[in-house]
Amino acid sequence: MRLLVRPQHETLKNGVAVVHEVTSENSPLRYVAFKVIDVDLGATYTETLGKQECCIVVLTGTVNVIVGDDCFESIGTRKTVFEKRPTDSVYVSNDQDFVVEAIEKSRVALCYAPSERQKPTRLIKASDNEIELRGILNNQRLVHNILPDSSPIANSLLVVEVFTGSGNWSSYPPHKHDRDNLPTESLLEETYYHEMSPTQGFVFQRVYTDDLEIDETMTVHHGDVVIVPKGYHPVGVPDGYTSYYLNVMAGPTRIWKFYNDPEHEWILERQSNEDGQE
Ligand SMILES: O=C(O)C[C@@H](O)[C@H](O)C(=O)CO
Repeated sequence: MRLLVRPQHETLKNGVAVVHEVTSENSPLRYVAFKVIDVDLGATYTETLGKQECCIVVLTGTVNVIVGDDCFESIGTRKTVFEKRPTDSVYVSNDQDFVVEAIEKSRVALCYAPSERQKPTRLIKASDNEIELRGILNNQRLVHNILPDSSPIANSLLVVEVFTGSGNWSSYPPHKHDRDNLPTESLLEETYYHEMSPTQGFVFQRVYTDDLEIDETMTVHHGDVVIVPKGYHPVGVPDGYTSYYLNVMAGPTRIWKFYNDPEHEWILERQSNEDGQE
């Protein structure tokens, strides 16, 4: 199964390039689809949604987003994701058209999930992101919740940004969400869009199931996407580098209820002192 996707740079039209396009046609995913586009100053990207909702995340740069009569001007907050401040996003419901117009060179993520029932278009401002520090010891990470399951904005989509510092692990201890078995576990597919600082860095991501039918350990570079159709999916960051990833999740029920690998759950029982060290 092809779980690691390298970035491409396919020109769609003058000033617009597609860096990633993960769909149900080219991946094992049924619920999540994902695109990354680069849009040059003054260029526009237009899309008509079918039975999918979309969260437009301005990874870097500044854009206008037009959805019907709504125009969200000058959104986007950072030159690089490693400024570690939240960014602006726009939620667009199914069967709508949208336009992204760049006011400076911008990289934009388009996160999709199935949706039949129309919801209002919403600007999700950077200041609306819930910021969370998770973990202790070498399991610390910073999370920006763009569309958590507590948000009523979307029908199926969940979107989150995660920063993991040098020598730390995230999505760890390994957890999975691949059984539609609530309240114990929810079924959510997931994509990871990765960036590294500095850009020559790499991280390791393992995707594995209990029966090891899937057991892949990938060397992930700046700009790669990892697809998680099922299984546990921890990320390890080498010393000296910082990792960023954007997660998109969706499934039959919009609840993030994960199940930790019982072999490694003991990690959570450790204590730390005030410095976060053992
Ligand atoms: O807490 C983390 O380290 C991030 C992960 O939870 C990540 O968003 C994910 O795997 C979601 O299932």
